[in-house]
Amino acid sequence: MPSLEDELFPSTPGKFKIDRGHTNMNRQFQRCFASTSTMFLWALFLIALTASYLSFQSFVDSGNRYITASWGGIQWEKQIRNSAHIQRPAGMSVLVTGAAGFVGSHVSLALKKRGDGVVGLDNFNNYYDPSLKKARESLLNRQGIVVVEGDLNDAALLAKLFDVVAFTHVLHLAAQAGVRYAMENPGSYVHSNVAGLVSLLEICKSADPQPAIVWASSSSVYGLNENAPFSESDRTDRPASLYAATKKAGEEITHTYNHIYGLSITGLRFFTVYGPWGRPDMAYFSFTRNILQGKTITIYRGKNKADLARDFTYIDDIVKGCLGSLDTSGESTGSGGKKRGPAPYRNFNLGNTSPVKVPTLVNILEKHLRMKAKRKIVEMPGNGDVPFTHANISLAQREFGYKPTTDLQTGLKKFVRWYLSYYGYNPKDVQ
Ligand SMILES: O=C(O)[C@H]1O[C@H](OP(=O)(O)OP(=O)(O)OC[C@H]2O[C@@H](n3ccc(=O)[nH]c3=O)[C@H](O)[C@@H]2O)[C@H](O)[C@@H](O)[C@@H]1O
Repeated sequence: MPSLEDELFPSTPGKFKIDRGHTNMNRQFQRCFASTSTMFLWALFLIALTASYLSFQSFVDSGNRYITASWGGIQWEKQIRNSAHIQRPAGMSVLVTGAAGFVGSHVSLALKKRGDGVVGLDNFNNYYDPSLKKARESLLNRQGIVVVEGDLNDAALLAKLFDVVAFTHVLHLAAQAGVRYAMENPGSYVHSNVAGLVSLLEICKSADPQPAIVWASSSSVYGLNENAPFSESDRTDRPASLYAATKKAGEEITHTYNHIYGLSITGLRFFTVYGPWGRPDMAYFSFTRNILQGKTITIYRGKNKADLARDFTYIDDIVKGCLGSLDTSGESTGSGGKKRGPAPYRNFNLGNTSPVKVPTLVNILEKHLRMKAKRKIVEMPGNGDVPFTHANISLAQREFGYKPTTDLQTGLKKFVRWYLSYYGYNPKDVQ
C-alpha cells in the first residue's frame, strides 16, 4: 500500500512505479481515486498547484528581466571593458564609486583625460536633485566613461564588475553626505557609509589581483578637536554628528581590511569642498540659490556670538589630491582573500589651510552675484555642526606634493559663473 506521500508526490524519482498494463493501471487509478468526489478534490488541488507554480515562475522571470535589464549581458560587458581601457603606459583602471557625484565626476574626467581607464558606479539616489547627477553623467558619457547604475550593497553587481575588469584601483567616493541630514535620516548613513563600504571591501579583498583603495573620509572626523590646524595625528574619537561617526567608522573598518587582507588603503579627509557642478545641499550652493530668488538665508553662529568658519577647498585642488593619492597608493599585497604581506595604510587631510568665516563667504557671493543677501543670524542648533575647521596639509604635501592654489574669492567666482550658466542666467551679468 503506497503511503499518502507517494500518492501526493508521485514524480519523486524511484518512488513511483510505472505500471504499464492497462488493467493494472485501472486498478491503480481506482485505488487512488476511490470516489468521484475525491477525484474532484484532487483535480482542484492540482489546478491550484499548477496555477501557483506558473505565477511563481513568471514572478522569478520578471525579476530576472529587471536585473539583466539594468546590468549584465555581452553588450554591457563590452561597454564596461571599453570604459576601463587604459590609454597610457603604466596607466590604471579605476572603479570610481559615486561617479555621478560632485567630486566623483570631476576626478573621473581628470583620470580619463590623462589616459586612465574609468568605470563609474552610482545609485543616483534622490538626496538631492538626481537630474544634476544625470547631467554630470552625460558629461562623463561624452568622454567615453560608463556610469553603471547600482548600489554599493549589491554584492552581485560588484562581483560582476570585478569579473569583467581587473581594476588596479578603486576610488570610493559614494557616500551619504551632509552633516545635518543625519538627524533626519540616520539609516541612510549606516546603509551607505558603513554597510556599503563593507560590501565594497569584501569584493576588493577577494579580487585577484586586489585593487588599491582610495576613499573619501571627511574633515568632520576631527569633531570636537580644538587643536588648530587639524593634523592627522590629532584625536578623532569625539565626532559631533552621526555623519562624522560613520566616516570615522570607515577609517577603522578600512584599517581592519588593510590589516587582515593586505589591502592598500588611503583615506582622504576632505575639507568642505566647493565649486562648479557642486552639491546643492551645501551652504555656498543653497545660499546662491536663495540670494538669487530673494529668499532669506540662515547663517548659524557659535557660542558667544562667534562666527563659524570652514577651510573651504576648491574642487580642482581636491582633484589633484585624489590623483596624487592614487599615484602613490602602493599595491595591495593580498589576493583571493589572503594577505601576503603588509600594505600601505594612510590618511591625509585635503584642505585649503585658510579658514573663512561663513558671513565672509556670503559677502563674496553678494559681490559675484551683485545682489544683497537677506540674512537671518541664529544660534547654531545642536545639529552636528562644529565651530571651525582648519587643515594642516603638510603630510599630503610631503607624500605627493599636494598644494592648494585656489582661494575662496576665485573659486566662488568660478562657481557662480557655472551656476548662472547651468540654471539659465546670462553669465555676462556676473562680475
Ligand atoms: O568637510 C567636511 O568634512 C564636510 O563638509 C561639508 O559639511 P559642512 O562643512 O557642514 O558644509 P556646509 O553644509 O556647506 O556648511 C558650511 C558652513 O555653513 C553653515 N551653514 C550651513 C547651512 C545654513 O543654512 N547656514 C549655515 O550657516 C554651517 O554651519 C557650516 O559652518 C559637507 O557637507 C560634508 O559632506 C563634508 O564631509
